[in-house]
Amino acid sequence: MRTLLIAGNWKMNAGPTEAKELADGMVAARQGKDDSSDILICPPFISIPAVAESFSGSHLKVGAQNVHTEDNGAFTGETSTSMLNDTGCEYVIVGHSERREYFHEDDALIAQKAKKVLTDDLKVIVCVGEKLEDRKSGNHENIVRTQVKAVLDHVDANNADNFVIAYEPVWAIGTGETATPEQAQEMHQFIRSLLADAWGEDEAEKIRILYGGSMKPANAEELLSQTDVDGGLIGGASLKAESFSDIIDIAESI
Ligand SMILES: O=C[C@H](O)COP(=O)(O)O
Repeated sequence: MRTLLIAGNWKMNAGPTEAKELADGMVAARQGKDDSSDILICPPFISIPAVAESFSGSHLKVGAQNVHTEDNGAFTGETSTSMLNDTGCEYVIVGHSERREYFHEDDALIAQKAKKVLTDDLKVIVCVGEKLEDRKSGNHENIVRTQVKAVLDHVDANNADNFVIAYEPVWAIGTGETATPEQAQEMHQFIRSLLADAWGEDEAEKIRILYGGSMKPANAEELLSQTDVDGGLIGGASLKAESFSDIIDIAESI
């Protein structure tokens, strides 16, 4: 049985002051609840310490939205895994479609980032997902296969415990349009088959595959009930303590 992971990606929202207030609200919302799911928030880099301070002593975890592949050096504007380890981060998202699209990150770079995260004892959430035209042309599995295999070619099976995939169809991100539960299950099952091909059935069964793309309290139950949907990577609905907490309640009831 895989532990569900409910992860919030705040993207470029909430500076330290706002982040602290929002994180305090989440701690208050989960206080006294005996959550069995893993709960994670990935704020902007600059707000990670504020969120970590707020979460200390609670069961909520903090992560990052991106990372560089080197430890340190002349890389203006970048942040390394050792810096993230110093702030109490446990997870790092890599390969989000917004990084692929706006920052031109390709599969090779994303694979390098994933490897670096795992090497430095952090957990990685690798994002994959097709664009609308790929879905319409029926090419969605080929796109996702290429994205997943690019990373698996560089990561060993013994990292399975620290390896998470997020399937985020690009056409569902921030659009209000969600994959149907059937579409999500079909793709998650396909991704698990790719993991099994690379690492064997036993390891593939351990790996959490999150769904992301307009997940909210109104649709969380039908998505999270799918056999191969092991949590959510939530953007907009993670920017309010109440809606994020409502999704956690739904996860806990499944
Ligand atoms: O990382 C999160 C995803 O991009 C989903 O964002 P969204 O829930 O606002 O659609």
